[in-house]
Amino acid sequence: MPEFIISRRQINRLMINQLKQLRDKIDAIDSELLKLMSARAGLAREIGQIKNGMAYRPEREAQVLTRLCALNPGPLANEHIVRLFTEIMSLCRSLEEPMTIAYLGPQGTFSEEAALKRFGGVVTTLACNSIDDVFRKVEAGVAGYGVVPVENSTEGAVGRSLDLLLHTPLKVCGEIKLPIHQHLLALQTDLARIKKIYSHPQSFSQCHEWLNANLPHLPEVARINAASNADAARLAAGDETAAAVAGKKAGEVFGLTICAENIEDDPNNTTRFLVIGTQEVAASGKDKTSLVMSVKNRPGAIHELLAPLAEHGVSMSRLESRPSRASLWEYVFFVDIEGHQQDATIAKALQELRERSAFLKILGSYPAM
Ligand SMILES: C=C(O[C@@H]1C=C(C(=O)O)C=C[C@H]1O)C(=O)O
Repeated sequence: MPEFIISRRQINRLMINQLKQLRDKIDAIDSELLKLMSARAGLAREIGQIKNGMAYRPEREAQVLTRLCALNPGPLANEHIVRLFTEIMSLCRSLEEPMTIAYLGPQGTFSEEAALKRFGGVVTTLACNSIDDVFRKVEAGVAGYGVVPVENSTEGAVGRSLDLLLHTPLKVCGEIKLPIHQHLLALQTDLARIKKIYSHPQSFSQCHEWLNANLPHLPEVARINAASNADAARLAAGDETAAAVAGKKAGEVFGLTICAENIEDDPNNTTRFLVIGTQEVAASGKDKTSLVMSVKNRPGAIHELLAPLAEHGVSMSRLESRPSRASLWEYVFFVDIEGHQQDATIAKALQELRERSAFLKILGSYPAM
């Protein structure tokens, strides 16, 4: 049998040829993508002229993403398709109208990450120094939309956001669920040298067990509260013996190294954010409605109040009570239901709720994401 001996140089040449053929194919596809993308952008601009105002349509963007995920042939995961097309829509939207998004800053917070996750990178972001300030900026029209945290899977409700929602004329236009990963960040990686840790109180409690187990030489007093995770990272960047518990982005902004990754006690730790704006969002086909209401304080009141939801077969995905602040031991209830306020059944259930409650405010209907 004849023997074929292929030299290393021949193998290299074969590989180079194969690479070139594949790269030529990618180039051809990129040319097509460029043409298609430009055509898409042109159409978006035309749509912008017809719509005249309010470029951002959350219900339409949700439908675009849902449709593409259902069509996705792989190998890209749906999560990647969502990221890719969120950026494409962000670019197309920017041709219609530039957008400013206010978020709870400073730069590097999870709120910023949530804002970019929903709006893509082609927006101007405006870091605010409090949740109040995010509301104020949107109410004053300085920003078109705002992004505020509303609840965390480990820590529960963000009270300030709920209190502000009660009084604002703004609408809830969307929700963003962001998996929260906390890291121990410092200028150096020797844990024994760390004398103090900065973080936001919420983040400290999300990593309580990890900190106790892995930094036993540090008493709890060495945990110093910061205004935000990003602020904690800023403080740790000024001190070799300090560390911060914060997200990756905050560490990058302030030049910190990751000493330990994913130190949150619950690996499914997730924060839910709300998008607030002046827009009444149309139905997408898979929506949620948020409302807040109160009842007179008497036995069985809350049960009676919620009965219309059960009678109309409306699912409630969240019920949160907050002191009303109007009088002692009076509460307001924040309720999320499945469906859009314009759906016939939801409208009927809401009407009955309104009749039974002392106060009811619909915060908004928006795509369930
Ligand atoms: C093109 C539109 O405007 C915006 C951009 C979208 C897109 O790029 O697909 C979708 C919805 C809007 O936020 C539209 O309203 O259809």
